[in-house]
Amino acid sequence: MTEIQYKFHPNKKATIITAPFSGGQPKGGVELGPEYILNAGFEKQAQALGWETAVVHPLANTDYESKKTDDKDSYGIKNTSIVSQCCEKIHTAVKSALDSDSLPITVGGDHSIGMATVSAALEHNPDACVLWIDAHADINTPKTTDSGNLHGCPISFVMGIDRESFPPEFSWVPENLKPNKIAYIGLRDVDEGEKAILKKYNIPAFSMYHVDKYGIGKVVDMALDAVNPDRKNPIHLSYDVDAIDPSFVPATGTRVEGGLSLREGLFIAEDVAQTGLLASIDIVETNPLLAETEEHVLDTVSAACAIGRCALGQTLL
Ligand SMILES: NC(=[NH2+])NCCC[C@H](N)C(=O)O
Ligand SMILES: [Mn+2]
Ligand SMILES: [Mn+2]
Repeated sequence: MTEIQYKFHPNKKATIITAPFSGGQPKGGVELGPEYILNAGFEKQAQALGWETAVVHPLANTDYESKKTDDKDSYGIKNTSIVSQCCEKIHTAVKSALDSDSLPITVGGDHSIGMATVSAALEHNPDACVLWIDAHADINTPKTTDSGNLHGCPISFVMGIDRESFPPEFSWVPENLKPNKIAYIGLRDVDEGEKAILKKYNIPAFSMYHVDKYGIGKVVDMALDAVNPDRKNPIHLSYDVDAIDPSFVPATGTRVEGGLSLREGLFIAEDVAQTGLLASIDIVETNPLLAETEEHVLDTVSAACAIGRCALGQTLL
């Protein structure tokens, strides 16, 4: 295979942005994701694929983890203040990477940071589209969420859905994502309120049913046809590792049976890379503390690294 030309990153510079944060959901351990992924050698792996890398830690010297609570506020959500502060820092880091022509690879941490990365990608280039790879739609609003966990809400903030239900802490979030600019792949655990939102806004969503019916190759084509029909706009790939079946990726906080095979999961990243349009990526929800065995940790961290490598151009031949 010939080497991929990255249209939006021709100089092949990448910035690994660590987001060691767990405040978007109640379980401890997901804040260790970036450390495990870096210790597994991810930066060197990126370099071996020809990328010039930097690593930045926008949450250094913060103490959000110790401020985490399990109580809902008057808006029905948890940890509003720390999620907002964390996301604002990640947002700034993603923008400054993009401004210096470097591809941001935000490594979580939980998926609440999607509000930061997606909105930054769209601020940088309003034509950008989003592929959200996940078992979950993460489009609850403070009004619809049952759990009150903000990792289930990032998309609604960036789309400005149920605006009146947002606490003022999130008023910094640019509402710059249009419903026809995001497509989902891998869905299989979508809340009733979220289903209503997906329907109302006609958001392209490919569940595991579609993956089984059409095959993953066709599903990625259909998702891109929906959000990037001329294949000319930048792609933000937001990858929640729980999209992949828990038999391959066990160490994550909201496991749902019946997911993507590891190959299907990696194919998505490979195929996005093949478009040459990848502009930014998130790899989130690796929680090493939820593993039952050492092997579970290894499987999950290896899969997270592999997603990153595939997106950065690793090919099988
Ligand atoms: N990023 C994730 N793993 N999100 C899981 C969200 C689960 C559920 N829909 C909720 O709102 O709480
Ligand atoms: Mn998920
Ligand atoms: Mn998610």
